[in-house]
Amino acid sequence: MSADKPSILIVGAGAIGSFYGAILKRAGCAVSVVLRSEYEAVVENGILIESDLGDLSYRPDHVYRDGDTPESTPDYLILCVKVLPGVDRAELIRPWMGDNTRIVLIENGLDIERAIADAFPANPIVSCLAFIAVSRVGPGQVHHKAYGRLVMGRYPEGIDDNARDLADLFIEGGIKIDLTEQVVGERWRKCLWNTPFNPLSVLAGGADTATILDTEGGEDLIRTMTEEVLAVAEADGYPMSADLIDKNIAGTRKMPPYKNSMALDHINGRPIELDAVLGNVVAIADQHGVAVPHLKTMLVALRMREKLKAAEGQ
Ligand SMILES: NC(=O)C1=CN([C@@H]2O[C@H](COP(=O)(O)OP(=O)(O)OC[C@H]3O[C@@H](n4cnc5c(N)ncnc54)[C@H](OP(=O)(O)O)[C@@H]3O)[C@@H](O)[C@H]2O)C=CC1
Ligand SMILES: CC(C)(CO)C(=O)C(=O)O
Repeated sequence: MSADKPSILIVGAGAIGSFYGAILKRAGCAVSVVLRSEYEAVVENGILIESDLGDLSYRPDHVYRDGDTPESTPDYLILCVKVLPGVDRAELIRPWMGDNTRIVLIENGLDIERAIADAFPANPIVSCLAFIAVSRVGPGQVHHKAYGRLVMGRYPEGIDDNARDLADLFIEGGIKIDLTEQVVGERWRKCLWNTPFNPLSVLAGGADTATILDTEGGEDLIRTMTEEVLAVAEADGYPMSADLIDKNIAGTRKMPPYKNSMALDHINGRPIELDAVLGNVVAIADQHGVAVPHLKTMLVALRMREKLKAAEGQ
């Protein structure tokens, strides 16, 4: 650890937070974590990470429990909780924020920065998109299966020193980074994949990519829903080439059969990021008067399912 490196606090050190925390630890930063259910396990054993990148396991510099009082505020606060309707992410990070703390979001979905930007107008935001396959396999235990690239930029646009300095640290820790001037456009681009695939995998009971694409009519359904996302993005001012549909399908076929993060949440009985990944896209479609019948059908069906699940849990 080096005194000239920025201090890092990960709020929500699950699969993503633990992994990218390990990368920054490897780059020489002091990395602390805020945990909820896995607090005891991490205090006892640290964070254990199985990865082809080598031994990434580490003991965080401080392990806090949600609700603790911080000893100091961090240079970068990295928020990696799931984006869920019942979770006020701004209130979650408020106790840990200092005047000069930069906020980093490594979370899926569209329009997920706004609530944070409104709550902390004076703190810069670096918004990141993770292209990685990583999951929790036990309390404080993570399996990094593949990939790891981050696309990142200043929110709402541009590239500032906060993004550049953080990118350099991730690169030093061994991760490929693409800095972007248009992070919102990049969110749309990622949603081109996540918005059709993630919710459909849940509707299909936790299906992997091969099952989705190889079932009769599956690829056609994905193509139609991707076209709908493309039309909404264009109406919102983020046009993308229609070639991306073929590219996404071909790229997905090249990967080994893969269960996305929403499929894993479904299988593990956790809440799913339905609004962040699908509901916000449908809401923007409605604002612009773009018809998205397939996306809307999927959204309503999954809302019914979430409602039933909530009623069963009561
Ligand atoms: N996993 C992946 O491969 C990918 C994930 N993503 C995105 O990254 C984001 C994070 O996903 P992922 O890491 O997989 O999710 P996880 O469920 O593994 O991690 C979320 C973590 O947040 C914690 N948390 C929730 N609420 C609180 C709280 N109040 N205080 C402290 N900790 C809290 C959870 O703890 P608890 O156990 O108590 O609930 C959990 O440890 C999501 O937006 C996801 O879509 C993007 C690309 C790939
Ligand atoms: C793109 C992908 C599939 C992995 O990076 C993802 O975002 C997810 O699992 O939700």
